[in-house]
Amino acid sequence: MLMRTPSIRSQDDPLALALLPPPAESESDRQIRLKQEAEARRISDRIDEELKAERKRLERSKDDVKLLLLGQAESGKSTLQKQFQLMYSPGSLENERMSWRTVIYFNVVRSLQKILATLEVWDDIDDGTDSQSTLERQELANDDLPILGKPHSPLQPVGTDTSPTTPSPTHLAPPTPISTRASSISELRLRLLSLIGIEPQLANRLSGGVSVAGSGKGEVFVRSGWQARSLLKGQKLMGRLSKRSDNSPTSPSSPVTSDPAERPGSSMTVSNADPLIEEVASMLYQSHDDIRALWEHPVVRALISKRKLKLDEWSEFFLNGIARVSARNYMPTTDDILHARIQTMGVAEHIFDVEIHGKPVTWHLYDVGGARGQRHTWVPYFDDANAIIFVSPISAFDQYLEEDPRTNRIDDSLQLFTQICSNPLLKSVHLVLFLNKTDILRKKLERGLRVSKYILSYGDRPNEYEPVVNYFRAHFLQVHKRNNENRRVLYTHLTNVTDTKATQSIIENVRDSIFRGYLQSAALV
Ligand SMILES: Nc1nc2c(ncn2[C@@H]2O[C@H](COP(=O)(O)OP(=O)(O)OP(=O)(O)O)[C@@H](O)[C@H]2O)c(=O)[nH]1
Ligand SMILES: [Mg+2]
Repeated sequence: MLMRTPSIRSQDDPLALALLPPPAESESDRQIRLKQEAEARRISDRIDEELKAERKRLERSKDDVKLLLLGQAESGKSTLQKQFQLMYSPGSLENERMSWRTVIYFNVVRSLQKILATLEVWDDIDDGTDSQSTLERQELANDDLPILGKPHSPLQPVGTDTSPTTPSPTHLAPPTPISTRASSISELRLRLLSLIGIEPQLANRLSGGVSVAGSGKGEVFVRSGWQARSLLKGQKLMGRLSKRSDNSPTSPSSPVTSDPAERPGSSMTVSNADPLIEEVASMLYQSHDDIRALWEHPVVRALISKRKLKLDEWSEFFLNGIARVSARNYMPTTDDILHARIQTMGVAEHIFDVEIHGKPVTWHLYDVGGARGQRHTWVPYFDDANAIIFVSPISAFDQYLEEDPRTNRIDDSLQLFTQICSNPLLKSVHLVLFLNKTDILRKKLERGLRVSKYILSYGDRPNEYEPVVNYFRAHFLQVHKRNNENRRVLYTHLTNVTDTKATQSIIENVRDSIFRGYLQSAALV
């Protein structure tokens, strides 16, 4: 029978029990234990001090500018935040550069997974021993069909809508020359199996094991500070990241490190990085030819052209650049970082010092998760916000919400904008509207995608860039007009936030207009 040791501490308190010295402790063990406890106390006190100092530093002063980036998922808020970071804290983006590999590799692996899953739906290519699938055979037989992009066969856009489609392989466009078919899809699929199989681990690394219910289908979310998880062994770099973190003030002039060991892309940072990411990098390097063969495979091209395979813009971007992305010692370019896609979870705060008439003013930028299940997290930030940039992707007229496939994205964006304009907490906030993804809108219209097919009210207006943009802009302006008791101005910009030069000039413009309001309210002029 177990006897309880009598003690003045509560025997029910597991912590108290754990802290008790072991029974029959020798003098030398006791000395070691006391030393360890003293050291643990010292570290704990130091962390407390650092946390206290950090909290003090992060305390929002009433003179700071608080800017919210709002809008639905995939509208471009985090991409815009990266542009702010590039402009006002380029050093911090340098420090994160290496960690973006995790997101980009994840984007590539997910894209491959989606291609193979779509192919599987279309044809059971693993069925039987024949290395050539039914789809491939049918497609080979269709050599008399017009070539992609040639007259009489308008090149269809890479599909992004979620409306159901019926497989119709007989209508598939023809293959590129037979000489380019190094392998059948079933062979490629088999060889890419282990790379695809690593997706859950990559997802786990990014999300830190947190899964989010009710916000999209199996999406992976990240909280601010996720970068540190991608650099588990990069102690030096990780130290710098966790100290700075996404929530810490960053100086606009923070220098890019001069220590070659810490420079992004140096052998030291690479060798110190997460073994999982290094393994994926090596798998990608070895699979590079297979990925390219799959991406360029005539059946895949045909499915894309017929909008049976619907890939996101970032999938296209990274698969087109697969030679670069899968190269040894790959280090993401700034353009890669701007195109990388990972959903934001909750609200991530970023702090920048922005000069105004020679005086630094602290800006708090709040980048929110835009999926429906994330929107409740915005409200606590409404109270003392000075300005909002509402981002709406006007290219999304043919897309539906991931979290609600019956709702058209433009519709959702207009509804959300109505809620923002009419919210009493936000009635005095400086309002800026970014009609974003104009580059994608242009491409969709050039490829012949008809707006009226998805937005019935568009009717028989010309299916061209200017009239389409004017139509959408008019709807947003109307929402604003109907919900504008305070007669505030709405500043509108047509944007492609992956275009650094154009976006930075718009940011300067927005900054100046926000400052004018800020100066008036702070009675500084
Ligand atoms: N071509 C193009 N791509 C864009 C543009 N804006 C954003 N993207 C891409 O769209 C994807 C989604 O952008 P994010 O900035 O992650 O979207 P978000 O609004 O932060 O989404 P949530 O965090 O889910 O709310 C990324 O791959 C971006 O690179 C744009 O103007 N043009
Ligand atoms: Mg985001």
